[in-house]
Amino acid sequence: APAACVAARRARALPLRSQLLASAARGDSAGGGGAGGGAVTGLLELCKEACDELSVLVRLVYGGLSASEATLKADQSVFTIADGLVQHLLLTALLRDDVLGAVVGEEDARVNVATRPYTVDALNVPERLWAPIDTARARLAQLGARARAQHDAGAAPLRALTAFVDPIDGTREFSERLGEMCTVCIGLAEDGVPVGGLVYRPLTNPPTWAYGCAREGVARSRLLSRADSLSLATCAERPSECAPLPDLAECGDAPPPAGAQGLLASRGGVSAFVRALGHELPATLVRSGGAGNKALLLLEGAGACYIQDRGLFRWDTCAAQAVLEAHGGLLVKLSALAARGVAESYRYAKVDVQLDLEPGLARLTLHNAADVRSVPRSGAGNEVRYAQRADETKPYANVCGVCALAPSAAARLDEYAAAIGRARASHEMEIS
Ligand SMILES: O=P(O)(O)O[C@H]1[C@H](O)[C@@H](O)[C@H](OP(=O)(O)O)[C@@H](OP(=O)(O)O)[C@H]1O
Ligand SMILES: [Mg+2]
Repeated sequence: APAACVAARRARALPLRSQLLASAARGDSAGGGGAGGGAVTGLLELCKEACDELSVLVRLVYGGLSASEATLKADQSVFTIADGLVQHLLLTALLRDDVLGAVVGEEDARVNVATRPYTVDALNVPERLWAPIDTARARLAQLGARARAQHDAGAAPLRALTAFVDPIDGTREFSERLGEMCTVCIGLAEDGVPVGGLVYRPLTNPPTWAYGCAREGVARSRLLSRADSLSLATCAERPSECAPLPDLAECGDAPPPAGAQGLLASRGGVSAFVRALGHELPATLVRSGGAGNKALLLLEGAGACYIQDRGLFRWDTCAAQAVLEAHGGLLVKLSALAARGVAESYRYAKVDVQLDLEPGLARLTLHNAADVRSVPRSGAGNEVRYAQRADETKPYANVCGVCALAPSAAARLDEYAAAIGRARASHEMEIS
């Protein structure tokens, strides 16, 4: 049903959609400013060009994706050859750790695109992709050479940067034919702080993206109109392929007043706390896939706030945070906002052990636990176990939850903190 829904929506919506996109495409940077830039911006420009190139390949993979090109990872999340190929091409050609200080990627697949037949772990890459992979690799190598030239000239202090890469954020959506919700996320951190980022949707037509570096005064984007953004955000929530745009009020018995701003949340489970927050703000609940996509939805006005109390990783949020901050928004730990009303960032560094554990706060899950044997079996009396030590969680799990605000809402951080406080007074946050 979701695939049919999206196909039908595309067929109906294309004329208006392409008009809007064409008008957005006429001016890159439509949603942002900043003519200047420095070392970080220079690298982000190369990353954006790399994504332009990779989007061709991603589109080809997506167009013909078959079950034999995907598998499940140990934590039962989906992995496709697109995840492996995009990360491999980015890390071997452009974001090399002999140019940057360090690189952290979501995937650890073994990718062979040197000798045909090409493979990603045990998955065979279909022959129709071999030549496009070669093309992408050659183009990214040229971009990599430009990055290295910047580095060698000493003009660009790239060694200070750690890149966090999510090659396909929203792999579930990729595999469920909701590819417009997928993003390539490239975040750049320095001294643990996200300083630059690119969030890029390769499967909207044309691709949509935002990048920025606050300290270099750069915030550029090509985004969807608010109407198209809302349509994209909620397409999976439509009850049938013929339904009109859905009623976005999902807050239960008493829908928030007209004009209430959107609260972006997961397509997966939404906790009672998140629903209660919708009532407290008040806000309409807008459920959509992917952390990177939700950062772009905030910039597009589909929502004012994004709450996630479970299951993200640093590669999901590094780019999103930098991009939001460059555009005047923010992304912070939900826990610190809830407990102390303060905006506190996760620390982004290449590490072996979690840097941000708050003992007793995060539930151990198959997703975040360093050792899945520490996770209570589901159904076993609904037992919940909370992480007490940093080494009980995966190093890059965001175990403090996430709250992000659109540029238009950032000045109202206090109001959001107060509403979060009221919501958690009645419903426990389910941070994991
Ligand atoms: O696809 P990867 O790279 O693993 O990234 C995650 C996203 O960043 C999360 O935002 C997803 O949760 P939601 O899409 O439900 O917000 C999460 O979705 P899931 O828990 O439904 O699989 C993942 O898509
Ligand atoms: Mg992700």
